[in-house]
Amino acid sequence: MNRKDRYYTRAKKDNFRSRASYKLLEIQSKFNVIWKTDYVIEFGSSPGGWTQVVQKLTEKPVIAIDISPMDPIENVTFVQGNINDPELSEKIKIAMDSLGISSVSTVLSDAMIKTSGNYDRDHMGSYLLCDNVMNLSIDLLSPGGNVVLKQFQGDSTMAFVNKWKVYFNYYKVTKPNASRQHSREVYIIFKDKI
Ligand SMILES: C[S@@+](CC[C@H](N)C(=O)[O-])C[C@H]1O[C@@H](n2cnc3c(N)ncnc32)[C@H](O)[C@@H]1O
Repeated sequence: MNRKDRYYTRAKKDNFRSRASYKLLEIQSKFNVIWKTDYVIEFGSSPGGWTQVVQKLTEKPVIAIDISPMDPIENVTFVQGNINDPELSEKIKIAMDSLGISSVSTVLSDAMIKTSGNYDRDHMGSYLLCDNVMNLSIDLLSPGGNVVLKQFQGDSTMAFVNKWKVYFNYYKVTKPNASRQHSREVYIIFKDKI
């Protein structure tokens, strides 16, 4: 794997914590998922490349969540927790209460399990993570709200999209140029929650 590709080098130069920042920048320029006054919850945030982008796109505080620790970023409330843990929803509520909000405009998830090399197993692990993100988020999103989430593509990706698209007026499955071409990751965009 060539880690030092052009996005990696660019991220170093632009002071982004990861090359993943460019995927979110690309998604934002095509799909406009975050507006200046939006509250955003971000799952799978560590080390913080997306969080740095979000923090510049919105003037509101951001809630970032990861199973691993993350170095602080200004105006970001970090919650360390596991998406698959039923107790995470309570931690999110506490973070939202501390900001005085009961809903958010955008949910992002770049969360990904540690891949094993077994496509079916990695796809199912990713599917379950995405499903839990949607279960956690659907009640927290305000009408008109947007979701961006990464999934390791596989046989059930379209079933996943079909399951959740009914809550939104728009959906799209996309692969940013900044994604490594050989990678099986895709990003699912749901927009305009009904
Ligand atoms: C590709 S990295 C995210 C990179 C990040 N978007 C960035 O720009 O720096 C995937 C993240 O998902 C997190 N993750 C994996 N499984 C998780 C889980 N069950 N709950 C919360 N976070 C998880 C990992 O710890 C990892 O930090």
